[in-house]
Formats: sequence, structure tokens, C-alpha cells
Amino acid sequence: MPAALPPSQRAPLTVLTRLYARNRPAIQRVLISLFVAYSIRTSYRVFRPSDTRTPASSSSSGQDAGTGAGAVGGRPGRKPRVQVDALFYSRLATLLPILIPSAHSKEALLLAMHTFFLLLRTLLSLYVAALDGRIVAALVRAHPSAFARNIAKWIAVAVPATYTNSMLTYLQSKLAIAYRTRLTNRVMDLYLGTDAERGDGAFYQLANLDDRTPDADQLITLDIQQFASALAAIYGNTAKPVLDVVLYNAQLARNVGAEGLVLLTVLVQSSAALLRALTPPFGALAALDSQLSGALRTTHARILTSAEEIALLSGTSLEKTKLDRSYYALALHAAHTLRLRAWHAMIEEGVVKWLWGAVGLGVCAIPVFFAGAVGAAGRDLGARTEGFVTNRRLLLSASDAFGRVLYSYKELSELAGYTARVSSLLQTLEDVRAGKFEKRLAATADTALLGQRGRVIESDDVEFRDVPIVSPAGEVLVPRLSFSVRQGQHLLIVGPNGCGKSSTFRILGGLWPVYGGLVRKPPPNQFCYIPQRPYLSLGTLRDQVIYPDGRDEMERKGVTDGQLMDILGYVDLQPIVAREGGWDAARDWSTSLSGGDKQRIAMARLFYHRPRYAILDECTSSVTLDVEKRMFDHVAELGITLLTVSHRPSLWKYHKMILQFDGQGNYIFAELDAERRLALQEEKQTLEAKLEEVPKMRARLEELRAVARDREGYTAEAAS
Ligand SMILES: Nc1ncnc2c1ncn2[C@@H]1O[C@H](COP(=O)(O)OP(=O)(O)OP(=O)(O)O)[C@@H](O)[C@H]1O
Repeated sequence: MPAALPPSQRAPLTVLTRLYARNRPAIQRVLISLFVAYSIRTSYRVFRPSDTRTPASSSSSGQDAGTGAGAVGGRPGRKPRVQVDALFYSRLATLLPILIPSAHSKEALLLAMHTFFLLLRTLLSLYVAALDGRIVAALVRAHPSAFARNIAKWIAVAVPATYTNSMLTYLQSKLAIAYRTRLTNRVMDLYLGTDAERGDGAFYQLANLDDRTPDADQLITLDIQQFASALAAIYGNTAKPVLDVVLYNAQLARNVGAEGLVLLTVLVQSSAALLRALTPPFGALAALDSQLSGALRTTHARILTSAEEIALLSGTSLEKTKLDRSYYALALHAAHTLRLRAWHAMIEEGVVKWLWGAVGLGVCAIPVFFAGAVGAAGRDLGARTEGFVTNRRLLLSASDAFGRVLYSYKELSELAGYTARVSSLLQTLEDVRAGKFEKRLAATADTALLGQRGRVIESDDVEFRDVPIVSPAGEVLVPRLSFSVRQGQHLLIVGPNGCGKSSTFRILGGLWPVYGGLVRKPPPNQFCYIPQRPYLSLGTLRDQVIYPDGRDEMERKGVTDGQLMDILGYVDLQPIVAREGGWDAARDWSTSLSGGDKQRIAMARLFYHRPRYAILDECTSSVTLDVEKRMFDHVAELGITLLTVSHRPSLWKYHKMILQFDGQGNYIFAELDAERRLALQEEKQTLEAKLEEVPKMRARLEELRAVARDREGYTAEAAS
């Protein structure tokens, strides 16, 4: 304290203080300008992209976009690039119009209300800081009436303060739900929505033709929710503290003078820079966490869908090993993240709470110890206490707000992780719907062919003209396939396993791209596809027969439960209605019906829909021959044209044409004379059976010859 110094040292200090006091307005102006510039720089440093590339340059490079999106979507072999960089802001800018479509939208209104309450809370905090000072001052001055008046104000301000706080939490949660709904709707439109121009949703292609997002279920259910919550929170966690820092510091500058504040700011800035440098890559950690959770979830889902096969194959311990491996990868990552969080939180609290708190106390003491310098001379103890308490409260709020600005960098990094995953999903869905796929190709893939496009036109008949059959891995199964089926010209497709029989149907159904030639086909509603393992949906027994119609649609078509019962008669399944508890019985049909039951339900579906064409892919392999005959006779009665894959000769007679693949890329398309083919087959089988006997007959002949030779030798010996 100047008063305690010896006279020899007091003189220069007095000169300095006087000089300072004389030029104080100018010095203050310089200091405040410095402080403002510094604050702006700090805020910029927190939100500044750590990568200086422009969004255009980073997204225009396919490699870059792929690296970020692909890696976070789980593409093997690529490292995630997730940080608060230009790419993050460009991804966010793409997502924002989906989340807040217009200034009049519900989300914009929620955001405006949220902003209003954030402002209100800051103003209330300023008021409470001043009130706190007045209460303590009244205590020190021993003024009971002032004390009681201020306590009454304290209680009165609690009403708007508590209302504001709970409104902030409420509005933030509402915003999170609103963002999630907007984003989910957009994703679901692409994933499962149908539109006339681009056809059905991209769910099949996403799962089969593209490797970028193997865990779409996790992305749609969990990642979108985490992204929405993080985005809703980031607004309150960044905009509010930045505003708080500015307002509290402005008030503090008025109370304690700009000098202390500038000193404080310099200290805060340097420790903030240190904290920032020590912040772990939370964005990449969050993205990796989501990716590992997705992998674990997918592994569990596979066990549920293939429970029977795994159980019968005794694959339990192998599946458990896989699950354990998947879980421990996640647990190890979570433990690593926790460790990083723990030491980061420790350093953060040490700096923000304790170091800044100590310096803050020093700053609050300026008006007390340097009363003359800051113009507080002559104030009584009460006024000094009031100033100290108010400033201390303001300072605590300011340092808390600044701490949250710093902390928001961590949240911003995590948001970058979720943003990367969600925009990767959206980008992949957009690409897939536009016919752009990214799949790991087979070594033998014909990349030149994959760049080409064939034509698809609508017609009454089915025709493939020079169409290559290419698997999603780019393997050419048949270089140029040509065949045609007019109505009534039932086609049988045969060939060895993996030769491309089902793939032909996938191209016909529009699931796989057409890489050349011409495909003519009727619209999808004129086809019904019955696979070997039919899909049974969630719902009632009736829903299984009429899928994908619902009950309303069935009634609109004028079909009754009685007619459905007649249909079950053609597949020999009428007893199932009583057995399962009526048409409205609902259960998991995929596990409660036998393989044959499921195939018969699927054929009943065909009889309900009565399409012009039926694609039957080994769909009666578990059905007895007599029931199969009954079903195919009824198909013929209904005039449905068949495109059948089957290895059963009993079905040949229902077909007029045959498409026979040899498994080497060649095929024969010809008329099928079922009787002649059967006769030839019988003759072939007889000859093959006879040929099988030949080695045995040869061996026996040799034995007989040996015996004869022995006998001849014995006779000759006896004669001599
Ligand atoms: N989603 C996919 N991704 C990559 N390759 C695929 C995919 N689906 C099928 N394939 C490949 O395409 C080839 C032809 O498959 P397809 O299902 O057409 O065989 P198929 O002739 O019907 O055989 P099967 O008689 O065994 O059913 C196979 O080698 C298969 O591995």
C-alpha cells in the first residue's frame, strides 16, 4: 500500500500515480480498445476453423469428401478426419436449411424465443449482482429497512429467474426434437420414400451397392438424435457465454476500471491458449464412438435375424467372440475417452475456477486499494463492500461464461463428429438415389463397363437386349444377355449356383443398375416377386397374405376375409387361421412359421395380388410336390405369366421358354419342350446310371477272367 512505503520510495510512486490520474481517460481508451480487440480475437479463435481451406476446395475434391464422409460412416481402411474445420462449417451450412427451412418455421420461432430468454437471463444476472452488493452493503451499514427492501426484491426476482431457467431448458429440448424431426423426415424421404422421378427409397442400394454407411440403422436412430441435441445445446452454450463475457466485462470495466480488466484478460487469454492446445480431439473421439456403437449394434442384430441358423450350426461361441471383440473395442475407446476427459476437466477447473478466481479477487480489490486511481476515493465502508461484492459476482459470472466459451470448443468438436456422420449419411443417400455408388470392387471388375449406362423403357412385355449382368462388386456374370417374354410365354431359368439367375431379377426389379443394352419391362405394380425365403412383416396374419396392402386397401379392393380363406385353400393352408387364433392374430411370423408355411403364405400373397407377371425364385423348394402342383395349376388358371427359377423337373411343364446359364457367362434361350426334355433327362439319367455300373462290371469281368485262367492252368497241369 502506498501509505505504508517509506518517504524515499513514496515520491516516485506519487508522481507516477498523479501522472496516471491526469492521463487516465486517454489510457483507459487505449486499454479498452485493446481489450475489445482481444475479446474479438478470443471469440474468433474459439470458433475459427482449425483448417484454413475453403469449403469449396475441400468438398470439390472427391477424395477429401470421401475421406471425411466415408471414414466416419465406417468405411474400412480410412482414417476419420473430424475437426472444427472448414469442412465442418460447410457440412453444417448444408444441414441448416433442412433444420430451419424458413424464417417463419417453427424452429426459427423456437430459436428466437430461446435467444430472448438467453438475453433475459444475462440481464437478470446483472441485476442480481448489483442487488447482492446492495444487500451486503445494507448489512455492513446496519440499515435494516434497506436490507429488508432488497431481500424482498431478491425474492421477487426469483420468479422471472426460475421461469427463465426452466424455459431455457424446455426450449433447448424442444429445439432438439424439432431438429431431429426435420432431419429424420429428410433422411426417411431418401431412405424409404417413393417419388415418381427417382423411384423407391435407397434402403436396398445403401445396404447392397454401397460400402459407405454399413450402420444406417444406428445413424438414423441414434446419431441424428445426438447431432440434434448437440446442435440445440451449442447455441445456448456458445452465443450466451459470448454475450455474457461482453456484458459482464463492460459492467466490470465501469466498476473497476479498464486496467484491471485488461490485465485479467491477458492472463485469461494466455491460459486459454494453453487449455486449447491441451484439448484432446473430442470430435474424432465422438465419431469413433458412434462408429463402434454402430458395429456392436449391427453384430447383435445379425444374431437376432439369424438366430435359428446360428443355433443349429452351434455357432454360439464364435458369435460371442465376435460380440466380445466388438464390445471391448467400444469399451476400450470409452475408457480412453474418459481418461482424456478426466485430466482435461482437471486442468480446466484448475485454470478457470482457481487461477482465474484468485486473479479476479485481485481485480475486485482494485477499487478498494487504489481508490484514488479508479475514482472511488471518499467512499464509505458500505459503498466499498457493495462495489466489492457486486464486482466479485460479476467476475465470477464472467469467468464462468469465459470458461463455457472455452468448454464450448469441446462441444463444438463433438458436434463436428456428429455432423460428419449425419452429413455422410445424407450425402450417401443422395448419391445412391442418383445412381452413384462407392463399393469395393472385385479384382476382376470391369471398371470401363461400370461407367456405362443402359436404357430402361416401359412396355407390356419383358425384354433384355444385350444387357450385361454385373454384380455390385463389378464382376461380369453374363457379358450380354438377350431374351424376351411375352404374356403367357412362361420362362424357366436354370443354371449352376451363383451364375446370375437371381441377379437377372434384381436388374428387372430395378435394384441393380443397368450397365448397357436395353431393358423393356412393365411397371413395378404388374410384378410380384416371391423369393425362396419370403419376407413376413410385423402385423396380423391377414397382413402377411395381403402385404404390402393394409386392411383399408384390401377393403377398397373389395376383398373379404372369406375370399382370403378361399385363397388359402389353393396353398393348402386354411387350418392356419384357426390354429393361430384368427386373421387378427399378431406375432413374429418369421420365427413362428415353418419354412413350408412361409412359402405357402407367399404364394397366397401372389393369388391375392394377381399381377401380370410373377417372379418365382426357388419359392416352392420346401413345399410338397402335390401342393406345389395345386399352386402352379392355379397360377395357370389366373393367367399370370411366370418367370421361374427352379431345379425341380416337376415344374418344367408349366413353362414354354427356357433360359439356361452355364456359369461361364454363356447361356441358351430357347423354347422348352417339357415332355421331350423330361424324356431326354430320363434317358440321360438311365445312361448315367448304367455308366456308373461300368467300372464295377469291368472289375467283375477281370475277376472272372482270373478265375478262368487259374482253372485253365490247373486243367493243363492235370493233363500233363
Ligand atoms: N449384394 C451383393 N454384393 C456383391 N455381390 C453379390 C451381391 N448379390 C449377389 N452377388 C454375387 O452375384 C453373383 C450371382 O448371384 P445370384 O444371386 O444371381 O446367383 P444365383 O444364380 O441366383 O445363384 P443361386 O442358385 O445360388 O441362388 C454371386 O457370385 C454373388 O456372390
